[in-house]
Amino acid sequence: MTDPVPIHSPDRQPEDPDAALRPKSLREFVGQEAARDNLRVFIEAARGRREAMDHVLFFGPPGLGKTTLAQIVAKELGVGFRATSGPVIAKAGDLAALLTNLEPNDVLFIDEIHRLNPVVEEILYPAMEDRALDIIIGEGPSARSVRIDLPPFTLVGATTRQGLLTTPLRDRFGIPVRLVFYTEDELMQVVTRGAGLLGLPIDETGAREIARRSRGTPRVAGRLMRRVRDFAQVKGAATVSDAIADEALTRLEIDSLGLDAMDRRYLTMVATTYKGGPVGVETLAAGLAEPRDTVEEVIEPYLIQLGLIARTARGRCLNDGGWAHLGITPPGQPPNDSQGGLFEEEG
Ligand SMILES: Nc1ncnc2c1ncn2[C@@H]1O[C@H](COP(=O)(O)OP(=O)(O)OP(=O)(O)O)[C@@H](O)[C@H]1O
Ligand SMILES: [Mg+2]
Repeated sequence: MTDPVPIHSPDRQPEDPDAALRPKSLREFVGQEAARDNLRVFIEAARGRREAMDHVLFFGPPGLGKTTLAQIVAKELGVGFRATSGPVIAKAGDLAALLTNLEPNDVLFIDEIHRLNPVVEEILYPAMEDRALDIIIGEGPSARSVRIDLPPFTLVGATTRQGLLTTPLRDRFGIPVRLVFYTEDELMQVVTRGAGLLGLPIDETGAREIARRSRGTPRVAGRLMRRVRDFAQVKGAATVSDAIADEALTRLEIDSLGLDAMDRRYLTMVATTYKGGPVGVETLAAGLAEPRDTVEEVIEPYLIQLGLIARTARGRCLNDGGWAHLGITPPGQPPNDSQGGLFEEEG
């Protein structure tokens, strides 16, 4: 069974029926408590004043709920929602058309905002700051600049790479919101809620098992839930228990920490080929035959979160937990039988 896209990748995939599981209100949205609490205040204040809310930037790894929150913000503000994405806005005129068509106080959502064309980004600055567009009309000697006033609006940007945003763009967002990986308990709520929506009978042990192995990411939880559902159906299991979930996830090569085959290839490469590092990200990306972006945005953040690897100035290093998870003794250390039980593979 070779799947063209790894089942466990938090990346958005075309067949992902994300929409079905998407929470529609802040109340339904699980986790990200700090972000939610802040947003609730800003939304209420803007509503009370009947003004556009300040511009918001959501940043964090894929699948944590940036798009979902953008939609919720518009909904809770009670305003219209227009969505586009950085690479789609090719020319200044495209952005001008989007902005001039907004209703007052609408939300304009720009996904992958770090991929905006610099020319487009330049005209976004005055739009965000002064609600005005400066557009050049015509060419050559007859060219002239006109200023168009815009309706008040809220720009909601989303990015997996906050570091790639230019400083002037980043500074124009009044409300920067960092999304973090979800805890096991939060993911359990996500799984329980999702199972209800999918009509999947699941007990608490089953939900916990899926949550534990979802890489801290609701999108992954949703995807694993669907695969476990297929498995349970074929097996004729009435309810998903931890045993059913474990069997299904083990078949999908998702280990006890929720790492997939690619994560383990990464760890094994640092451990064996580079003796625990430090090794540069370019070298690792080449060795794994993955784009550097994928390594930095998708693979590494969760391994860092688990404390298995560290990013240092000289490159990536394997931490003790990484060695232990692989069940390999670091070079130069005596083999130690009494250690390593914590992350040992079952079975
Ligand atoms: N807090 C949450 N509770 C329940 N489900 C969630 C939550 N956050 C996200 N999801 C689900 O996870 C999936 C991915 O969420 P979303 O598309 O918002 O992620 P994203 O951060 O925009 O990812 P990307 O960076 O790839 O665009 C959706 O199916 C959504 O329903
Ligand atoms: Mg998104």
